[in-house]
Amino acid sequence: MVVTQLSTRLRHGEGNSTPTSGEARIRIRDVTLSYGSLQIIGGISLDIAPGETICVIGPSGCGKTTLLRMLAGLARPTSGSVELDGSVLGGPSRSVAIVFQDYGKALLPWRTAAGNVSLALEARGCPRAERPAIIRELLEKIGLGRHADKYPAEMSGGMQQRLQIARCLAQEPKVLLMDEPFGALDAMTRQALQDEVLGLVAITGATMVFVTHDLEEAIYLGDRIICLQPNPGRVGRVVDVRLVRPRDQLLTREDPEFLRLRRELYDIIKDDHQ
Ligand SMILES: Nc1ncnc2c1ncn2[C@@H]1O[C@H](COP(=O)(O)OP(=O)(O)OP(=O)(O)O)[C@@H](O)[C@H]1O
Repeated sequence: MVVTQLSTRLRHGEGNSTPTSGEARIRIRDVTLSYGSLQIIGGISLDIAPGETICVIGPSGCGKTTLLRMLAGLARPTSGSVELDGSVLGGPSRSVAIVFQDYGKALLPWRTAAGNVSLALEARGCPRAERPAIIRELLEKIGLGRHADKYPAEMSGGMQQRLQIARCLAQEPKVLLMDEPFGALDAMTRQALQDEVLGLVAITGATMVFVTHDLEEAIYLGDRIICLQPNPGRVGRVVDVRLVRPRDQLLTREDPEFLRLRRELYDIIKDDHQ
């Protein structure tokens, strides 16, 4: 019942992570971005379908975070445009949520877990009376049901990152942007959160753009992997991932196709470094 309510509220009608060839949720058109005379992004075009999960990999400094900031409306392209559902994104939108690696800075230390999630509900004008049930449901879904009254400082890194994700989902985003969200976490927590995020994306039908340095994480999560090349940042190879969903930490990673993709990405990255 609880999950049904969540999925009903959060779903946007496009079904779960099945890319379609119809209208793009995000359309990136010939985007460049320069800081002064330094060109950081050098002409990126990409369509991302509703419900699709795109993973972005590439060498340090190639512009992954900058690209994500443009998709969030936090950085303005020098030329070209980013469209969300056919409208040019002019700035931050409630339809787009971003999860940062640095969960410590993203959370308000003086608010409890429930208070931090409430922040997103307050921002979208959710009636006060409805908030406790939604907060409870989201915290339960992300495995923090028993920690609603804890402050961020009383929580582990994995719990804080879960909380940041719960807060973003409270925003009911159509697009979830993740900037190396699990980079600072241990392997087991990381795998658990990968599965939780995939589950939530499947329930809500959200479109996800996920930046990672971890090739296996990109394959495990993605429908497509965009390999960015540096100086200036541009799309190199695009790799389709046709592994079945739901994915499974053991079976998916043992799948011969997973191993083939890992080899392919490894070779691409190696070539880009030469
Ligand atoms: N506000 C800014 N002013 C000037 N240069 C910037 C600014 N933000 C980023 N850059 C530069 O843009 C380039 C791309 O940075 P970005 O953080 O997008 O790369 P990245 O691929 O995410 O790197 P990493 O993998 O190390 O996180 C870097 O050379 C960085 O120094």
